[in-house]
Amino acid sequence: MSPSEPILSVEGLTVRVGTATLLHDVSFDVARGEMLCVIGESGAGKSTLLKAMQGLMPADCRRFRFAPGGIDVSGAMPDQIGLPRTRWVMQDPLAALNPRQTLGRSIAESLHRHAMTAEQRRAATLDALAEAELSPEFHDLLPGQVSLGQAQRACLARALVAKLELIFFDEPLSTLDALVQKKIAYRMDALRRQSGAAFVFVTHDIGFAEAYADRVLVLKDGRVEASQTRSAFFAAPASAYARALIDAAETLGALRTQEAAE
Ligand SMILES: Nc1ncnc2c1ncn2[C@@H]1O[C@H](COP(=O)(O)OP(=O)(O)OP(=O)(O)O)[C@@H](O)[C@H]1O
Repeated sequence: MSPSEPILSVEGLTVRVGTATLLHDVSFDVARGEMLCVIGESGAGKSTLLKAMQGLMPADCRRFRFAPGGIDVSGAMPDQIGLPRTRWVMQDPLAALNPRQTLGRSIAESLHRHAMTAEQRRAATLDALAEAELSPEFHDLLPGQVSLGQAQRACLARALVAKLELIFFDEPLSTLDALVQKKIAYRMDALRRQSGAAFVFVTHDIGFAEAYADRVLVLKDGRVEASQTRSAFFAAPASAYARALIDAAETLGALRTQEAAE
């Protein structure tokens, strides 16, 4: 794969459970280093798409190409082990972290494939905490001893520390309050640019996509409604449904402003 080719290219992904088809012939590419936002209303198939990438759903795919540095698993859909050399940041950080393990230990585990001394591992873990704007004291705290926002920052540090090229996010900001959401979103974007990793980011938040996406993939009833660059999507969405999603977000924003004024 040349550097200009996508890190992940999925063509014709279909997921069936019993007689139900949850994803119909879904295709998308993720370019190296880009932020792909996957949006759509509840039940559209966003989590199913991520689960298929984790090997947790029975999926058929016409063409599947994934080739992060040094390995090439093109042709093989993820099995139960999931895509190698990727990381995941989930919605609920407390469910994602081992409650009996310090944040430092959870982050260090992400380095298990790296040949490092204990000191090097600790230094890399402290660097990752600092990148996620957590001070060294967080190294020895348990998930139950920190706020939700701090726990999600630790998950972000854990995903980034291994310096991999593709990270999946499943609504990682949705359990956090608005101010913390904003801060973490900004930090995440800065870290993405710095690390060069590509992010596949499932979100309900059109404002997030408008601020940070390079490309937008809209799903509806398990089908692709739009797959566009951010600027094309917001200037001329590919379908009436995609337009309605943007308009609904604007209406909600206006409602919020109106409420604040009252
Ligand atoms: N294991 C399953 N078996 C059968 N149907 C399923 C299964 N998992 C999900 N579904 C159905 O597939 C559809 C898509 O669900 P999915 O969770 O992917 O939506 P989503 O876009 O992530 O929604 P949300 O934003 O609410 O998380 C829904 O109608 C859901 O009920």
